[in-house]
Amino acid sequence: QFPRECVTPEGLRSGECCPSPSGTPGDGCGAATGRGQCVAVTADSRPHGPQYPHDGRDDRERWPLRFFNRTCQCNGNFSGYNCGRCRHGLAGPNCDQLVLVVRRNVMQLSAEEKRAFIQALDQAKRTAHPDLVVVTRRYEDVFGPDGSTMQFENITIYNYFVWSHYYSVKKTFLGAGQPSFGGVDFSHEGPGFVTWHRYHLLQLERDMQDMLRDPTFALPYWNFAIGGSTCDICSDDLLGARSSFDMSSISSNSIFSQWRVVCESIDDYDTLGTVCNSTESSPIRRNPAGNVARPMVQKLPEPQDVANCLELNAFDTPPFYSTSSESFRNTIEGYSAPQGNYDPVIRSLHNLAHLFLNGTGGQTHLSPNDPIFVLLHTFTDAIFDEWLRRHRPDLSSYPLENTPIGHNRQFNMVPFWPPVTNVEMFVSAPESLGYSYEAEWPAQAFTTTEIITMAVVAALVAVAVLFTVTTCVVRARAYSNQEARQPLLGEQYQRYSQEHEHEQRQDKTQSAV
Ligand SMILES: O=C(O)c1cc2cc(O)c(O)cc2[nH]1
Repeated sequence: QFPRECVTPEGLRSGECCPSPSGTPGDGCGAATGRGQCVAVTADSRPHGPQYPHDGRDDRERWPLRFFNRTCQCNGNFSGYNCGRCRHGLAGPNCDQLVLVVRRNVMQLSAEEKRAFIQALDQAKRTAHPDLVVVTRRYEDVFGPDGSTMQFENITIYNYFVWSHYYSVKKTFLGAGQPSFGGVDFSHEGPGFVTWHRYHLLQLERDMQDMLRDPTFALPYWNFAIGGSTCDICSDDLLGARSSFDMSSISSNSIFSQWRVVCESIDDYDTLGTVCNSTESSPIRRNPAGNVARPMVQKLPEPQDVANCLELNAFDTPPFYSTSSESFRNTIEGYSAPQGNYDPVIRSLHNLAHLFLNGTGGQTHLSPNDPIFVLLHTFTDAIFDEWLRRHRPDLSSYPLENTPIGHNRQFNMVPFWPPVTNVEMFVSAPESLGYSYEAEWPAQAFTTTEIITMAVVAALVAVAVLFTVTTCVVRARAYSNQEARQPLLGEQYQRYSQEHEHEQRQDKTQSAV
């Protein structure tokens, strides 16, 4: 959300958030060293789709203009809220050294690498975010009851990751006593699903690199497309086994049994018009494959589902929503069948993996509280990156307007700061964002039409071969019959001609006599 130094009453009233990387007054955005300058925020004003009919009622519209209208614009390879750091994929004092971190399959990490990753997550759950604070009220209440008690809170690195997801999916408050509007989602059910979650992960990865002072730290992924009803990463050396005492709890041998969730009280937020804060409440709930009421979500996606969705050519299709058909985005998100056809009863791929977890990880306002979320989304992002590699789409493949609110190509993603648009994440990760995936992708199985075509071709070839062989055999037989008869005929002919010659010679002799 916002840098701590910007959320003072004066800062918010001025609408300007241009801190200095050196802390020197007058050096906003590191202007003195040529790093950047303070400029007006650009916020997309193209029309959004018809799903959201409450324009003007939500702080997240035309993000982040309700809070700030001036921000740092960084030069060249510099980046960050004060231009004090490098763009993703670059490092060094001048941000001119290329860096590439490799995200790997969590199951293929060594025991020591697994331990270090779990330990790093736990440290992120306990370490205050060094720069950012979160808002705990709507803008109209943000100056507090006395007009100067700012309604922002410190939050830990991991809880910020959870909070930002909650803030992007929360309902629109329409007033006390009125039901909040739930048909709004700034990070799901639209083309921004893949770009939003990509940036969400990048931010966590960067925060953890800083926390660990290890620029090579990379988030691993969970290949959830393994079919069956076993959560293979739910073991105590990874994300926590099932408790022996409670089907929906995590084993006490796992550090995650001690984690407590944030953003649980959505009914309170939605009726009081407040916003989730940094308060932790209940333990994580998880019961993989245990949703007896929905047998369809008791099994993980199949490898073939990934192969099928990677074949889809269109990034997204009208209405750019959870009802889109033949859309790669709606298919990887999991509202369409893996082959791309939209079916309201289907849950596949990413959605299916969430629902399979059957607990904290299956509810949008809470799901990142279960750290499986991180690994589930790195895998989803790996599929997105593989799709970009295979299809090499033009930026214009990402819809410019009429997508659900928040999802237009140039819309700043909510609630990130400094402003970052969807299209900035619609790029190849190894080429532009400084990370890559070590992954193997399942081969495409043949479609029914392809199988029928191949069977017909095979049958035609077989007929042709049979015909050729038969013809050859018949000819060979005929030839060998001919060969067999010819010496007889020849002999006969020879004998006949010799006899005939002999007779003729005798005739001649007799007539001479
Ligand atoms: O019901 C769904 O399809 C569903 C649940 C769920 C939870 C979550 O955190 C998501 O990010 C997506 C999602 N979809």
